[in-house]
Amino acid sequence: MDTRVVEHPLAKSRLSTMRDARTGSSAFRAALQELTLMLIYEATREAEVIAEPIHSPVARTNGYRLAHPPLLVPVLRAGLGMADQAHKLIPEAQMGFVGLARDEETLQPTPYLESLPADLSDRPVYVLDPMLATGGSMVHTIRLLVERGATDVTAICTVAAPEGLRRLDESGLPVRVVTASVDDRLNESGYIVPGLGDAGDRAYGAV
Ligand SMILES: O=P(O)(O)OC[C@H]1O[C@H](OP(=O)(O)OP(=O)(O)O)[C@H](O)[C@@H]1O
Ligand SMILES: O=c1cc[nH]c(=O)[nH]1
Ligand SMILES: [Mg+2]
Repeated sequence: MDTRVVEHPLAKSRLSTMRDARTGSSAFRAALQELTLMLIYEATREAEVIAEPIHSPVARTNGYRLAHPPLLVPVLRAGLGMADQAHKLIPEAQMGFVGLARDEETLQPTPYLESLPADLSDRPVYVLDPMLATGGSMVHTIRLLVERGATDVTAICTVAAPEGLRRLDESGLPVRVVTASVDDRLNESGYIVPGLGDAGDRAYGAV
């Protein structure tokens, strides 16, 4: 599985702000947005473009636009913190939504929202979720996409655990990962170590 770790100094700086337990909700959301910008920028680096003639005030030249605007799919709640920034960078993208809550005992994702286009064939999909821990939530989401014909899925995560990456790889699903860090491991409660805690709670408050 293709896994790209964005090692840029500014990405490291924003991720450090998110990891820091002293960072409050507002600053956490701001850092998540800024890091999302960098992750999307890297994720689209090789995206196919269509050239079309345009006129600058000085001369005729080529303009470019994305050949295949993606579907963006934030996984609620935490992925919502990435959605607006990703949409600003790719305004021509469409957005779908998946809502999942991980059971704290079993670590299994419980679905509560699914709002996706029926046909995703020939359309790249970017799944937005800050945390890839056991990988259960991401596998669940990508299965929903593949059922609708998706063959080109990118998981955009701020932090990934080796266990989640292994699970995604072994799933055989058509996915690549763009992340700012592959952390050390999961702890006995299924949290990423060192991680940043519960991303949804840090961005929006505990539920
Ligand atoms: O890889 P996994 O083990 O499935 O864990 C990762 C999931 O856990 C978090 O969501 P959570 O269930 O806490 O929901 P929330 O965003 O509403 O807090 C996170 O945003 C992922 O969706
Ligand atoms: O460390 C973790 C693991 C799952 N979900 C989170 O928000 N954080
Ligand atoms: Mg949470």
